Amino acid sequence: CGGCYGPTTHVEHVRHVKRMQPSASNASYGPTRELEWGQLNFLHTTDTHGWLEGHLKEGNYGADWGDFVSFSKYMKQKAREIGVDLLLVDTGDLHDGAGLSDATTPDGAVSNNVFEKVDYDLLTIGNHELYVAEVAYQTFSQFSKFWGDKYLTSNVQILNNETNEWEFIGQKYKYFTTEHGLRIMAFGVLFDFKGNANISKVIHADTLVAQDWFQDAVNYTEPVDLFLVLGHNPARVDQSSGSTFGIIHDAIRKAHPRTPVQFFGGHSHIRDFAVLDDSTTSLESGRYCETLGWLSMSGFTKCSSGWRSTSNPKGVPNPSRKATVNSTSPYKYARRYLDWNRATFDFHAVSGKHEASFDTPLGEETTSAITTYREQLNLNKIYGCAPQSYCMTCTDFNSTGNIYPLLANALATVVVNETRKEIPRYIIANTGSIRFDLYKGPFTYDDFFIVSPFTDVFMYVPDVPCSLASSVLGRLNKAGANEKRNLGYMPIERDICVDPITAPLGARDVFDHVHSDAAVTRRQVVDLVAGYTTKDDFGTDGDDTAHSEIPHYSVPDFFQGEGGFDEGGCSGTADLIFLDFIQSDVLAILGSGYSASDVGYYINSTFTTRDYLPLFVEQSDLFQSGMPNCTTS
Ligand SMILES: O=c1ccn([C@@H]2O[C@H](COP(=O)(O)O)[C@@H](O)[C@H]2O)c(=O)[nH]1
Ligand SMILES: [Zn+2]
Ligand SMILES: [Zn+2]
Repeated sequence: CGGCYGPTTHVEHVRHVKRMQPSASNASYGPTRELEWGQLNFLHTTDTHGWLEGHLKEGNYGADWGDFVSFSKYMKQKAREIGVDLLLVDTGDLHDGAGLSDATTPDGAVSNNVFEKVDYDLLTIGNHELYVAEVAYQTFSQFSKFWGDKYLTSNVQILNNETNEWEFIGQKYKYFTTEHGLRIMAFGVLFDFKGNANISKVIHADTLVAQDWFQDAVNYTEPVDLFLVLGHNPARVDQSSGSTFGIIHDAIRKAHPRTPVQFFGGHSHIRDFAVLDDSTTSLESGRYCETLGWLSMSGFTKCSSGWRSTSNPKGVPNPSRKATVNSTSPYKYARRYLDWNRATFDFHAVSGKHEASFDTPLGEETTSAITTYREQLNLNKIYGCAPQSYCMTCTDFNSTGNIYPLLANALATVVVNETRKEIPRYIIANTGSIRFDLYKGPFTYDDFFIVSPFTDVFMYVPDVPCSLASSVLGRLNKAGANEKRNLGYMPIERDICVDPITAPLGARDVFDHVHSDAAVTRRQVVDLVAGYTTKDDFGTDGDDTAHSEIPHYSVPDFFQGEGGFDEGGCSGTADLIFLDFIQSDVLAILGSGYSASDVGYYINSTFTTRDYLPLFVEQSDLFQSGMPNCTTS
């Protein structure tokens, strides 16, 4: 019906978008190169954050978890047919980012069941499994038990509330032999996370590598053909990444100078592939079910390893690159970042084989289960109509197309304690509390979680002198977020500076283009759909589908709303409101005259970052004027 929406037509529209993904048969868009298959191959997911429905508003990332269930099954069959090993691995962060994972209590109550339909070989834990005690216990008592010895948490423990003993949430390590004879020692290592609920413990990497059990595993009594390290940990090991992979790598290398080590990382939400030495590489596969990572390697021989199949599979391309130019190691590698859509899965599965589809019964059941859960959770319910799209980084931080000015307005409008509403207030939030762009058109219950999924409470210090209160935001941004400083973690900014006026495809156009249902159709005009344009240690050919570049503008660590001021601005005192998540940052800025005893709940203990956007959307003319016939055009 030409883009009109009601509660029912919206759902139909969403399904339609999902199935209308770029067609592999259209040569001008989508993958064009077969995957290189080696002796040992991996499919890697990370930072899925509940996006198991796929991206309902972006066809390019529109496959759902059922599609992945089917595709991964197909790929395992293919590996068997050509006589090689394929391992499916995940590196954590399953919650906080979409309604399917976050609209239940606790988070993950239904999405974990959906996630478990994929036949993973190894998994590890993310920091988002540890912020909230209830979620950490669910991970320990259910998720970890479901996966058994495949769930590796080499440095994460929990206080067992039945025995009152500290226990590893999963297994410390796993030694196993692949179908074709490779003997692998695997670990799962979370970065040195400090924000975990206090019923859990994260053992820092330098302590971990000194522990007896770890040394025993590295110096194992049985032969090891490859060390496999999964980690919720940036793939790239440099001083600014906060990754602890370097420490693990050094510890393994001390005992084994030449044995291959393969890392799979996550957490920084990027596509990346780093070479650590001649026989060590590290892959990171993006975020939010936008990317499926592929890594393949060859070079194992029957005399020097347990390998007992062909040296390179026939009838398919094989990995052809040494890790370093002057490498003397026998190992060759290939890596690829697959866009998460059915056309991509189709291309790498059934295209050219005259088969109707790669769907399996379990995949289709999984898709149906997602639809049912979404209906039960009312995720499709429309609460408002966004008059335009607002992005996090594709336009300048202060521009009208950016999400932060809108949210600053939302904070100012609805974060109000009725008994203090006449008192001027600054409301400060971390920009990291916002997780995704907001799209023009129907704004659903799901979208509340997609944009602002956390349950960070609004705290405040009353009656702060204006001269001090008004300086806090600027000083916070100058100092940077505590969490990042502790980690040495700097967000990895792409080195792009695009002027939206002069860029060949201007920022505004790119944004519309990326976020429009018509994006795929418009490829005839712009040739490529905007998306990832990855540069990594192997160069620029990692993206399975070529994209045009999306402008990227940096954002400060914090933003604020301001309310209750008269024309004269702040004179006298103001309420300084902030999220509990950033309380330590704010107190550090306020200085020695203030402590935690000055801080209270601004509204109450349950009013959180999940609540202010729904209130704003329901109250604001901006979001209500397009209702009930909200359109995206
Ligand atoms: O309660 C919370 C928890 C997290 N954040 C933000 O999320 C990132 C971490 O997310 P990853 O997916 O692990 O990268 C953290 O740095 C905060 O910016 C939050 O705002 N509130
Ligand atoms: Zn994450
Ligand atoms: Zn993370």
